[in-house]
Amino acid sequence: MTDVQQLAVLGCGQMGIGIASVAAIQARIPRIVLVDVSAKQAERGRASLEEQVRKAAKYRRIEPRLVDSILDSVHIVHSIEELASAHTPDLVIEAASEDVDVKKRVFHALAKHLPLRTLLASNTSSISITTLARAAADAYTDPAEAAASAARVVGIHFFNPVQVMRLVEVVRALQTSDESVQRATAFAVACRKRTVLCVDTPGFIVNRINIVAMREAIRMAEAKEATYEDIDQAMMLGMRHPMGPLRLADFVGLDICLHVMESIYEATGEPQYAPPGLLLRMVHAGWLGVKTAKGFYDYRAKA
Ligand SMILES: NC(=O)c1ccc[n+]([C@@H]2O[C@H](COP(=O)([O-])OP(=O)(O)OC[C@H]3O[C@@H](n4cnc5c(N)ncnc54)[C@H](O)[C@@H]3O)[C@@H](O)[C@H]2O)c1
Repeated sequence: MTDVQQLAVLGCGQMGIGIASVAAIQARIPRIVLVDVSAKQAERGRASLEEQVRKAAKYRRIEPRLVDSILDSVHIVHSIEELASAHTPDLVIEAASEDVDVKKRVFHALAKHLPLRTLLASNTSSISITTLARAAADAYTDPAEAAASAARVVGIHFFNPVQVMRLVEVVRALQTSDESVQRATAFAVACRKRTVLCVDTPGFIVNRINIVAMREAIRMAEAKEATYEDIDQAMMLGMRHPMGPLRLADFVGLDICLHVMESIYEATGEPQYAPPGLLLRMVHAGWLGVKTAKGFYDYRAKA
């Protein structure tokens, strides 16, 4: 059972709002605080969360009479200082932009302003949890407090779209305590997710393995060894993947795929993660997949 009565989600993008939705609808966390530096993003996030809650009521995943109380339990703040002065979250899940300097600053500030019992989690796909735990430690001068602050940092990696994907990777940094792993796991289970546990290794489990297949698919396409369609069909029908690797890359965003590949390559030095030239050129051209209506496939007709 989760001990989380108050959850703060920092970053109201697609992932942050997805996480807030499952926390509200599946885990029924009594108080949810949305934190975003952008007032526009926070309001857009609240509207999207409301839509998810109303949809859940419509399809009877929650009782319709609960809609108002769930929506009333959602609060918005625009800074960590405001969060700490008005609320007492048991867990903060950071889902801010994928930028190591932003995240280090966030973890330092969270650690400084929130009591040591507050679990601090990141939803990052590629940034080291160990580095973020270090930022949380650096908020304290006393060595015992610094160690305790680092020990409460953990990775809780949801997948996109959060409402649909069943997996959560719980990621343990070198400094993370057993208790933090248990609390993170219990929260994810309350959100009705299946959890897997790994140490803080580049790409965690899913991206580490999947990015190799994606890279091979792009290399084959670049060498014109098979068409895009045949590469995707082969993996769908031969491996029972719901989507082929090239179309999946379009959906994830080619810039994100490139970023993940580069970060795993940089961390491991292993050539199987080196980004293929075709991927680099497509990103330079601004062909980022579904979000720009052009990637390996053309989405302009549907845009
Ligand atoms: N998009 C995906 O498919 C996916 C999947 C799994 C994990 N992730 C990870 O989830 C995180 C968020 O991804 P996203 O796609 O939702 O990002 P996004 O860029 O859509 O949203 C990020 C949000 O964070 C806000 N933000 C930025 N700096 C902030 C700060 N200092 N304080 C408060 N808010 C801040 C921005 O205003 C924005 O609303 C990233 O770490 C990403 O790696 C993304």
